Amino acid sequence: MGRGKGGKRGRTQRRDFRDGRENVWKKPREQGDGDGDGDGGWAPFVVESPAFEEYYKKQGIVPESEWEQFMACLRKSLPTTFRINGGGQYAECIRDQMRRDFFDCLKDETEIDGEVIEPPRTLPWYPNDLAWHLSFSRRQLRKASILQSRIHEFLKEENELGNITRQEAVSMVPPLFLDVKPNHRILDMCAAPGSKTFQLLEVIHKDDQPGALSQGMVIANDLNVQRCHLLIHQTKRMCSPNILVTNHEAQHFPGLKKKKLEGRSFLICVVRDDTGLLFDRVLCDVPCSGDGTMRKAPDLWKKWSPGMGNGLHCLQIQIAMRGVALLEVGGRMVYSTCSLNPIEDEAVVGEILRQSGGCMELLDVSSELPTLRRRPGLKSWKVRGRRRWFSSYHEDKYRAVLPSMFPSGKRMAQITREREGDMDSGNNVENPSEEATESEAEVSELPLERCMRILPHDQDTGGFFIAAFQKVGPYKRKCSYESSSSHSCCFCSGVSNSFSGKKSRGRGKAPQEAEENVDNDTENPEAVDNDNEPDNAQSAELELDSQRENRKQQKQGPWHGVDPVLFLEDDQIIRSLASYYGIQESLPLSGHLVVRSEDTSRVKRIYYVSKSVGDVARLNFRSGQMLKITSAGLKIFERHSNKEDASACNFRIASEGLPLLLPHLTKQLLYATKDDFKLLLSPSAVPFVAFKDPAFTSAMQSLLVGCCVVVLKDSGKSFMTSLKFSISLFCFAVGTNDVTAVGCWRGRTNMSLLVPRVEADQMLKRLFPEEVEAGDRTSNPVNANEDDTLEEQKGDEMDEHTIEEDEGEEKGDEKDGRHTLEGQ
Ligand SMILES: C[S@@+](CC[C@H](N)C(=O)[O-])C[C@H]1O[C@@H](n2cnc3c(N)ncnc32)[C@H](O)[C@@H]1O
Repeated sequence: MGRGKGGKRGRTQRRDFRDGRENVWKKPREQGDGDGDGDGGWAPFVVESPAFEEYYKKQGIVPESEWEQFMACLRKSLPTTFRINGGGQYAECIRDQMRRDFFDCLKDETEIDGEVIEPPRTLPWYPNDLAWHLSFSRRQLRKASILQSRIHEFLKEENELGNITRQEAVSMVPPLFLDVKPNHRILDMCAAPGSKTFQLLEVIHKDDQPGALSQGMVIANDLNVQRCHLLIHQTKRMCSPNILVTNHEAQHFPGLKKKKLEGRSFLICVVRDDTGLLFDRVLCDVPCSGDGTMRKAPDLWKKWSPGMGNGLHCLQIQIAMRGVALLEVGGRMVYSTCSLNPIEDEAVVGEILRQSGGCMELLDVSSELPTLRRRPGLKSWKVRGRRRWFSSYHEDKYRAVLPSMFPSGKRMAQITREREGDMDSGNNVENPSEEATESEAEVSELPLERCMRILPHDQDTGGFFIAAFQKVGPYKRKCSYESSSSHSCCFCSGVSNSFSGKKSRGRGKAPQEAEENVDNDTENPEAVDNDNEPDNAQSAELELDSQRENRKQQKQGPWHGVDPVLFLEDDQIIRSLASYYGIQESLPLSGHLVVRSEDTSRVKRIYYVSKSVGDVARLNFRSGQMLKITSAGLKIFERHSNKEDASACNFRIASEGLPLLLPHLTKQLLYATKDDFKLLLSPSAVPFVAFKDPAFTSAMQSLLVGCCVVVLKDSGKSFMTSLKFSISLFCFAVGTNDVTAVGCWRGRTNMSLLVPRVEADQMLKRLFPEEVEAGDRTSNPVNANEDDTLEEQKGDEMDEHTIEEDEGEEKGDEKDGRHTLEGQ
């Protein structure tokens, strides 16, 4: 966790992070508020789009009587919503304290600048009142000093400390319909930046008992490597050994079917290796045009075109069908988009049902989350080509749009047969008159009303679409309703090339089956290369172009340039860790410690993986290392050469690994009073003689020279009585006992902290607010009022993490230890 690791690479990555991630607390300079106040000297966004209005009026997603209300809501900026992280008593205590300390004083409506502001409220459909809605816009926050000083600061700090996650209300919904249980294996196919992954991990760990590990697991995947690192940073706050982050095209996510056995002892595997890797739950939160997010991304008004959705339709089907293949029979899959467009929503759901040939059932979840307002999915919609509308595939004589976009979703072969039939009967639908007569609108026979569309004006949110499926039988690639059509499952990817305005000769990749490891380069006779009406939206084009580029690299096979995940089998290291820290057998080490370098003498970091993640890593080896693993489990130890005692353990405890390790430690452990703990948090190393409690000093002197852990005495009890005292990144929940502890270095004559200065400062502020407030505020970035300061820090943390994860063992830096021991 060292910072200031500088170097060229660090700077570049820092910039990449800033560019790539959502800045949730700060208004980008080039943007207005979206609330039309135009402050800061920047012109407000134009929140008009005739194309958008024409499109959605025609689609009938909103009753005519509500149109004005819908549009007015879309033009307003989005309220602030957030979730309290974690579950159980810890999160509930934060909630109650937050209510008491911050929101009770705002129980009544407030008036700012003549505008009536609703008091903060919980989101009624989110379990245990753990999600909140604040109606203040940024402008209002700035103008109202009480809100500014209390709520805004509070949210910034809690977000920074990892206690809350700012998340759009509607984005919290899909994991709630996934019905996750703690023992589930879950695949989050398009996971970055990771807010939903975080929710999934919370459920996985919801019933964790002190010292016991959950059996579940989340594989969080994203195509974009930068966003994968953002995902790692987000989920690191959960301190979970049950997560694996991978970097694949979701539509080609490897099935890990055993390929060949390798002669290594740890390859004896009990995972379901006949079927490869299957999941109990799959979340398909696919890339989409995102027009449901216009309230927070008002630049979309200007860019919007129907082509954005049309261009992503195929990719969305492919990703979802890969999800179907990877789902266990009996398992649940949720498909979601933040788009209102039926082409990305109901049309994709319809195609999933058709392609899965009866193995997927669209669930009626109307009784789940009854207080969430939603609208039933559409049964009928129209398709917009570049030049005209189509009510039915009959009208599409140039094959300018895809059959799967229509409610009937008829296959090309069916269409051809029907057209031939029409020709034979003299009813010539191919009559090349310019204006095709408008057919009757198609109505889907599928139960698409079971899908859910959340409209912004229903509960002051963004727009969202969700469909929940259950797998009721094995997936066979051929669609039962039209098994004669060999290409029926895979024509999309070839066609999508025509949407990006590039010529393609109809070769497309089918979504893989779980049984396969190798991509199926399926001949696609019906892929259309049609220059007549290429509906090509720029954004979709870029998306597909970048994915094609990526696909070139995504040849299946062992990943080169990515360090493998290897089990640490060096008994000497394992024994030395266990004996130095007195790690009890309740935390098994063998088979749970992984490294990213084959040369154990050069191992810099050791990660802890749950049994479930370990099983996947073993299966990955058996199948020829198909998975491109960006991060596995939880960093638990870091190399730290002990110059004072060469025979001692060469690994210190990583701060994120401490919550996992602490309940099992019996050695190198100390308990400090509040006064001594405060002393320990000071910027420089503390001589033994400076500590006040003689028992603490003597216990300290009896420790071996090297890494140790200092626990704040009675920190569990104090949690219940004071929020300020207890909410902290370092104050983690172990069942119902919340403990404050830090990693330290016991030198020959002094003790120093093994956490970065900025984190120590945050902790000081949490534990001793009165003293810190009286001290130098400017030296403590948590107190700084400038958003920039916080963003700077956050960026650095991410940057640091990237280097660790990205550079692998060979390039891991020795400076890390020295830097964090700056006081020594
Ligand atoms: C809607 S966002 C996901 C949001 C995320 N589920 C969350 O809650 O934080 C879509 C994500 O899909 C990723 N993506 C785009 N194409 C992909 C593909 N072919 N395979 C996997 N991920 C993809 C993007 O990088 C982006 O991070």
